[in-house]
Amino acid sequence: MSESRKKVVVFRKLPDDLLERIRAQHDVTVADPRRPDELPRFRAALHDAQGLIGSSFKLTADDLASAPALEVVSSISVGIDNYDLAYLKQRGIVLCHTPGVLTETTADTVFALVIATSRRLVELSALVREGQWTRNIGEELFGWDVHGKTLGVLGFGRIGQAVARRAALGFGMPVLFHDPFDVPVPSELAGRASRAPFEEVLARADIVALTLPLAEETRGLMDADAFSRMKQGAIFVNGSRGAIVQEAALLDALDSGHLRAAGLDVFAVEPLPQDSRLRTHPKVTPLPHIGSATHETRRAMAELATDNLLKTLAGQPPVAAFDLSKV
Ligand SMILES: NC(=O)C1=CN([C@@H]2O[C@H](COP(=O)(O)OP(=O)(O)OC[C@H]3O[C@@H](n4cnc5c(N)ncnc54)[C@H](OP(=O)(O)O)[C@@H]3O)[C@@H](O)[C@H]2O)C=CC1
Ligand SMILES: O=CC(=O)O
Repeated sequence: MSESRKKVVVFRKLPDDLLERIRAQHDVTVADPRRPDELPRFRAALHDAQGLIGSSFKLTADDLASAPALEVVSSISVGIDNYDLAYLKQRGIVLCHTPGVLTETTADTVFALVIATSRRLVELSALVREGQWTRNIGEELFGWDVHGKTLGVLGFGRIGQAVARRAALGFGMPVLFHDPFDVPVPSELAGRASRAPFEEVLARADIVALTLPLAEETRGLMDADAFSRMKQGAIFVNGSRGAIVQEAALLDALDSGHLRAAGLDVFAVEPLPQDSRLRTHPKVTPLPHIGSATHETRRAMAELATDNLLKTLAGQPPVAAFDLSKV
């Protein structure tokens, strides 16, 4: 066996051919820590692992501490909120992720929620399915135009800009965005998108879309005060992370009639607990965290994560490492 073979733990399902690519170079343990029956094998495999590849599992500093030989964590996601960044930085472990390849698909999902909530698509489709379409619908079931409304984008990164392009270029929506980073307005959005302070985006937008990362500064950012600053009758859409939203405050804003509707792809606890009111609330369109969930995009993410893992283990620069120097 070659000296250069390393130990890799795959903690999320990978396509067979990509698993074989990794197996051709390294010794692989496949174990899904979200399954109680596989958790002990996952934890045992960490002890001599040099590489980890997977997603949707919170890797704590304790988990990482039990992997003294770890060189790289390759996340099959762009979001890196499941990892203890300070600890990874301190240990010099490379953190890789999958920016870019999921941008357009996730923006499609966010925009689908904009349309679904405004035009009440899920609710009205259910009415047909349930056999209640017995006469023309009345105005109590009418929707709200999307075209021409002002879209607020919180987090004007890759996905935020892709959502803004759909809104401005496809639906004639003026876009207001907030981002702490001094992102220039892309040329195709010149005259159609403008930067504004957080409070102004909330106060002026008809529809607010959340597309920023979960970090200590953004946790709970959308609280009762933020929702109260939104326009009466506005719509809130979240395509980033549930913990950025104080869900009880969102429910209050929906119950009081202050907000018209919410479209949510992500929740503070996932899968959404059965007793969560967000699951059945008539004004909420909930999705099971499907932002990037198409065959093409999930494949591209798995390929990029595999490339990142193999390159790093080979001592080469990965395609996409998260810059831990910012932490
Ligand atoms: N629903 C889903 O399935 C998916 C969800 N996501 C989520 O979307 C997030 C965004 O992804 P992506 O667009 O690729 O990431 P980017 O880093 O390109 O964009 C995020 C932007 O938000 C900015 N930002 C950070 N903090 C704030 C703040 N307090 N207020 C406003 N803007 C802020 C960032 O600025 P700076 O760079 O200065 O920090 C950055 O410009 C991911 O982190 C992930 O959590 C992603 C894919 C799929
Ligand atoms: O939520 C998905 C991601 O890629 O981040």
